[in-house]
Amino acid sequence: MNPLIEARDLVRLYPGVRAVDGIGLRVEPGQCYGLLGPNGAGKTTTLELLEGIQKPTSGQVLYKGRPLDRDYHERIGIQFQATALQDFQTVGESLKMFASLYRRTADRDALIHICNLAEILDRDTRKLSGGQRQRLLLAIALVNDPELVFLDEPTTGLDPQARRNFWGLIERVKRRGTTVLLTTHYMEEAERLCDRVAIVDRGRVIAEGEPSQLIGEHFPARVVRLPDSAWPEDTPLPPGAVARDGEIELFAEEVTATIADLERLGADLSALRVDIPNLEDLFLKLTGHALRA
Ligand SMILES: Nc1ncnc2c1ncn2[C@@H]1O[C@H](COP(=O)(O)OP(=O)(O)OP(=O)(O)O)[C@@H](O)[C@H]1O
Repeated sequence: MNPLIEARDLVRLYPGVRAVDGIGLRVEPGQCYGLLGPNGAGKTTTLELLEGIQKPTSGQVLYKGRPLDRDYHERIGIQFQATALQDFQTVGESLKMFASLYRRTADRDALIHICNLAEILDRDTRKLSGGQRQRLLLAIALVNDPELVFLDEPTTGLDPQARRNFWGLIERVKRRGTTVLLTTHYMEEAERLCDRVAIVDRGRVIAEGEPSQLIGEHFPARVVRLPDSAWPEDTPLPPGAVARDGEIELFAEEVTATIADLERLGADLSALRVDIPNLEDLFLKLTGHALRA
């Protein structure tokens, strides 16, 4: 079966920058697929190539096995990182205006329900909170009842509560069978929402698969963490240990043996934690640098 959308060896060059450097990916119908990577990794550029907004320097994008055609924009929805909303319009008027741009439109009441807009329909779009604005932008992306919706960093800038609420909306969209392709630099977001992820760094996919499978493949180990202050002064860190964000981290295949080693080296174990690695740990392992700059 053809994937819904496929990228083949995409390259996009800007003067002096290989923003996208040979990206290939396949997204099956109904999947939520995430491009995960730090700022500047090439996620937005990749998304714009898949959206047909930009042309690749080389490589190809196929939708249902065929090159993008003039009807493509009717079948997809896009939530940009920043969308200008018309001044002096309410949420309801804004939805109506965007709906008028398409031949096919989603059921308005269903859209209002999915995106939790009922209570803010009459509100001026300039008066919206960050979370309300993102909900409206999601509704605008869904206004033509697309088969595939692109969400570019949909929760960046939202507070943790608004971010979690927004995840709930994306899950509703998934349950309706809409295919979702999103970019994020929040590994927690990717782990919660995405059936598959491509981890992108410097314009390339450095790992791809189901989040839990990727973590299992790369980490037969657990992560042991200690606060910096628990480490004895003047004692070098053991091989493989890294200091970051005020903590010392070690990957341990044999947790008990590692803890015994740490005790022997004089570490204070009272605040020791043993964590299951996540996508952020995977990114650090694969690239040597942290996901969040
Ligand atoms: N129009 C442009 N002209 C020149 N360079 C660009 C242009 N757009 C992006 N770049 C560069 O291409 C690289 C990839 O940028 P891109 O925006 O795709 O990354 P990103 O992973 O989406 O990051 P962010 O989360 O910050 O948007 C960066 O080095 C960026 O500076």
